[in-house]
Amino acid sequence: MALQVGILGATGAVGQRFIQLLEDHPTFELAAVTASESSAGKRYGDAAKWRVNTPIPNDVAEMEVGRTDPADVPDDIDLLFSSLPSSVAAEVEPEFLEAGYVVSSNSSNDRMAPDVPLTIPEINPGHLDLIEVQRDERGWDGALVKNPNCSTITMVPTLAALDQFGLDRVHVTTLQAVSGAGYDGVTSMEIIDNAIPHIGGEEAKMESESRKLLGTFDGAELALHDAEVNASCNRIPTLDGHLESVFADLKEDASPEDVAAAMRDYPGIDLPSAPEQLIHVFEDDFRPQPRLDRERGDGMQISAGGIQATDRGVKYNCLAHNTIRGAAGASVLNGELLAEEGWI
Ligand SMILES: NC(=O)C1=CN([C@@H]2O[C@H](COP(=O)(O)OP(=O)(O)OC[C@H]3O[C@@H](n4cnc5c(N)ncnc54)[C@H](OP(=O)(O)O)[C@@H]3O)[C@@H](O)[C@H]2O)C=CC1
Ligand SMILES: N[C@@H](CC(=O)OP(=O)(O)O)C(=O)O
Repeated sequence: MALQVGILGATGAVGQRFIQLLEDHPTFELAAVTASESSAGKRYGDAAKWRVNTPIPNDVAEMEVGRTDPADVPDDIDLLFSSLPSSVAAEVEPEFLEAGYVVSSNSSNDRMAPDVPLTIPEINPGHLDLIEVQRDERGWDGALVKNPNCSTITMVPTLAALDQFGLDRVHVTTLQAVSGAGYDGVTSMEIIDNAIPHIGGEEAKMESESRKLLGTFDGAELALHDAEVNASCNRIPTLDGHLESVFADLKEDASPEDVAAAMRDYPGIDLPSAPEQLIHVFEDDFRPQPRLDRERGDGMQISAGGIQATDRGVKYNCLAHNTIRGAAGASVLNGELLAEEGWI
């Protein structure tokens, strides 16, 4: 039987991606959509300024938008996806958790909280057991799981593959698409014929979230990975797809061929939205490119290329679709993991 799901912040850019990804989902059935007070009570098709590249599903267009309040969401919802602004999510997500809902959230609040699993199903599925710690400490009946920031999720699978050679230090420079800032984030006058060498808060997120994702959980506490991570984040005029140049210092010798094989062979996971192969490695040094490669694996595959030796390890480029693998797709995959592991 299908699991009933809802979306908090369903009218926004990420909320619309959720709707797109949940259309025809094999196990999840969309049963509730919420947004701000100004959208509540309206027909979804009237409240949302639909901007996703597939038509709005007819049944969703006819749904009534609810208030983002546990009292306004049906009790029989099995799982809520959250794509609220993080300041709003920080206030309302705890209310849903206290009310017993399970929430798979894309918002950045609480990602680094010691009792909140920050999960990429292929990388650290075992961290989901932090939910037990979370329930003990917070007294919640529900459960909160987060997916990482879109730039972090682009790089971390490649670092996980490298860790068999002893990941020591990482320097990463990003070239991030405008969709990451949302529709109103960067004006066309700011970004056309330009690049902006700063994205507020992004560097600190990459530096901390990556160490949590690669960390170890002993059943009681999560220890961060001890690698040093330094990030420099830049906005460029691509629409979707974050491209990143990574320099990784390794404790053990590894040739570019060893690194390519480790990335190619990194295991995937058997979940409906997961790509068959997690990391595609290009032989062509001109790839990956945002426009050509962001849709690989329905937007869920990570691409890498240009792997070369350095004095201390390797350098390479990697890419992922920032609003699919980096946002809504990541939350849906976490939801699928919650279902697979029996949390919902
Ligand atoms: N844009 C992107 O590509 C990415 C975004 N993110 C993160 O995802 C989250 C959502 O981003 P995005 O979709 O771009 O944001 P949007 O501004 O496009 O959408 C925000 C959503 O939250 C709702 N909302 C706003 N304020 C309130 C409130 N006070 N109470 C209830 N609902 C409210 C909005 O409803 P209404 O329409 O009624 O205003 C809308 O549905 C953010 O945390 C963002 O940082 C992460 C990765 C990528
Ligand atoms: N900051 C990211 C998108 C984003 O909203 O990230 P987060 O999920 O950490 O809030 C970008 O600009 O591309």
